[in-house]
Amino acid sequence: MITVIKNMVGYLRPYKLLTTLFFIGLFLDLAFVSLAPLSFKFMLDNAIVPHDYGQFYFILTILGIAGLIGFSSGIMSDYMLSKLSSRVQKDLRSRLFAHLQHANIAYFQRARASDLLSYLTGDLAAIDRAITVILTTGIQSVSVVLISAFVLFILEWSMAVFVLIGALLIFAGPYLLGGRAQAVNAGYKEQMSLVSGDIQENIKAQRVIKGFNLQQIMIDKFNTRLQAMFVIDYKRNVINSNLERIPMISLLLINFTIIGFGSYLALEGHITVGALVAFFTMYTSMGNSVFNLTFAIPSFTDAKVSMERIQRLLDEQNEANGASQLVIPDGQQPDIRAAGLSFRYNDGQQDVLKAVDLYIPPGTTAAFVGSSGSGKSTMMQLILGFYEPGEGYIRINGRSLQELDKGSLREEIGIVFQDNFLFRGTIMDNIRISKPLATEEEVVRAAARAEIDDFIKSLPDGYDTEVLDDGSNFSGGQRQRIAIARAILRDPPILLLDEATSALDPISEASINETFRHLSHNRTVVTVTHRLSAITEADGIFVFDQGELVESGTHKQMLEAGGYYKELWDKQNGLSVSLSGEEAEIDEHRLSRLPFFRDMNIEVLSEIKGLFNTETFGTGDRVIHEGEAGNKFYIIARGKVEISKRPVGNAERTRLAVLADGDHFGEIALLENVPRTADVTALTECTFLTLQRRVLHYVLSQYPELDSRVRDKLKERYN
Ligand SMILES: Nc1ncnc2c1ncn2[C@@H]1O[C@H](COP(=O)(O)OP(=O)(O)OP(=O)(O)O)[C@@H](O)[C@H]1O
Repeated sequence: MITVIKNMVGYLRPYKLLTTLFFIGLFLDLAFVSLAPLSFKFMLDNAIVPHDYGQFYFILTILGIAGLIGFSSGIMSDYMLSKLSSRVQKDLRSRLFAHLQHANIAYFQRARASDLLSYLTGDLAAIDRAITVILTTGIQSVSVVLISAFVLFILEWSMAVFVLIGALLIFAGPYLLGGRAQAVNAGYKEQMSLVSGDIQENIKAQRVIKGFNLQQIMIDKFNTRLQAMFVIDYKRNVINSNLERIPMISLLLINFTIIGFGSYLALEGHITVGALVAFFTMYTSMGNSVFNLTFAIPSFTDAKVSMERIQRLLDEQNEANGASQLVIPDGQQPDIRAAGLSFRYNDGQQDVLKAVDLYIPPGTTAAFVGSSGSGKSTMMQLILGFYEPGEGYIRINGRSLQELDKGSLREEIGIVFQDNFLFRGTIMDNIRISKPLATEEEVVRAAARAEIDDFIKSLPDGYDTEVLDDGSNFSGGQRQRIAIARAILRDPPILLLDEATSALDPISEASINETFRHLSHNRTVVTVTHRLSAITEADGIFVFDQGELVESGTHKQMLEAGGYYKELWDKQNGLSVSLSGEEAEIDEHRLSRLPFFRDMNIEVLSEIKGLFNTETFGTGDRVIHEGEAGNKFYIIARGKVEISKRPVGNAERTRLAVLADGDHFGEIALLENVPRTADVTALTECTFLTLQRRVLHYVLSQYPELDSRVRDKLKERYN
């Protein structure tokens, strides 16, 4: 209770005048409420018993005037209280939201969105309730109890002692149950945010849920969650009603004692009838107040839990920030250097970047490439200052990121991600968000450079067209171009492109890559991609493998060197996809690099390459189901897939690998009767080249020796 009151005083501190006015109103109101019962004594003893009309009118007038003052003061305090509680709500909400804006990015990965929402809604509402209860029922009841207790002692001390002992009994129950009530309330809030988290996730995942026919699994999972919530909700209701019920029983006991003992004292002539009536009336009003207080106890417990939850969020560390500003003069292009850079996301995790040294000269275009999970995106996030390196440093224009103010760093950067969030609002607002003071002309110019201006102007509402939820009223390519316009509105000296085109269809990809080529003049550009054909012209290519920078140089240099880059290149080279993405081809030389076709006669491979079909899948589509009988082999001509397995008895899938352009899977199906050993799901739009077992074996049957060699090689891989 002390913590709640202490916090509340802190919340009210900025509003001294409002709070003072509130208290003046409140005290005048409750002075009337608590002293009014005394009028019975005066009325009975001074007016009714002696039949004194003068006293009768006098007491009535005083009572009327006091009532009027009390009533108007009550209205004033209500008004002040409404204002105070709304202000406190607004302050807390704004403080929490501002805190979130500066929280470490890792926090958003740990925290559930539903938790954050419940802080800003449910918890603040609980605090609001407690403030209202403390400032009204709380203060009113405590004051009435104190004033009444004082008057009761004056009227008849022996009866007052009974009342006091009873009052202590009233609070004993809530005191003993308090700890448990608090734990149950905290558990309930936790369950509540899990439930809203499930609902949010479910709404977002509807396409996947329907696509994989997961409705029943989702219903069962949700019902299990509801069952856990039901149990804790039931406990919470029981404990809250006990908190209210126990004091009521104590109150009845005191009533009984006072009626008996008081009447005995009056019978014995120790007190007047007026004093007995006044005592009982006063005591009833005090009892009501005590009763009100006990009703307020659950809101205290609730608010205490909410205050602790909110405090945990406010204690969350802000993003680390240096003091010095990065200023890159107009027309200058910065360089980027990393030295001895090591990083891991969590303690206990292996380093995902290991002693990386690299240098990107001013005004050049650099590309980070490597297989999935090799650390390319992590490197990009470190350049953005989203995380602090474990060891080593990154310097931009010679300035270490650790000493820089992150805001000033990001002012100099334009970034385009694979998925760019479009906010609700107009296209104009969405582009302007990166430079709020930009004029309309500047926005239009940026859109023109992102080659989306013509399209926007062709819309009936032009730049005032509303962007629907998540930009769903635009195609992937259009969304991406709006994001590019946003990034270049600042005309940043550094442009970061993180898989910026990999989710797009081949036509959009080609044309956006062209746009990037134009934009890269006079800027330092860093691009992360797994599609090597897009970066052959980069000034420097940095190849990552399992967190290490294993090779760097130009495309030409590294092809000549014949190292890991050449291996990656060979995997993607020899595959082509039509601009529509509907047709793909593979050449016989690329086929000969597949382990089971290795060193096979090139003429036979020319025949086999014609047997491949093209198949396309959308994001989230299941390509292969674990356990089904497979009959096809897949080569990824374009796109990214996840290989996953559902361990027995576990509803959550485990990711085994991510494969992308040039990778292949499912070759075991080229052997007879082998069920699929994992699920394969498309992570982006995918174009595959597929080869049917039947067809392959029909061709190979003409070359018995080759046929058995392929089978042997496949068996070797399977075993
Ligand atoms: N937020 C995170 N928390 C913990 N580990 C992470 C996090 N993000 C990435 N990782 C891990 O760090 C490693 C490098 O990931 P990163 O995303 O940098 O690879 P990448 O080369 O960009 O892969 P992709 O091409 O699939 O995006 C991976 O093993 C990945 O699982």
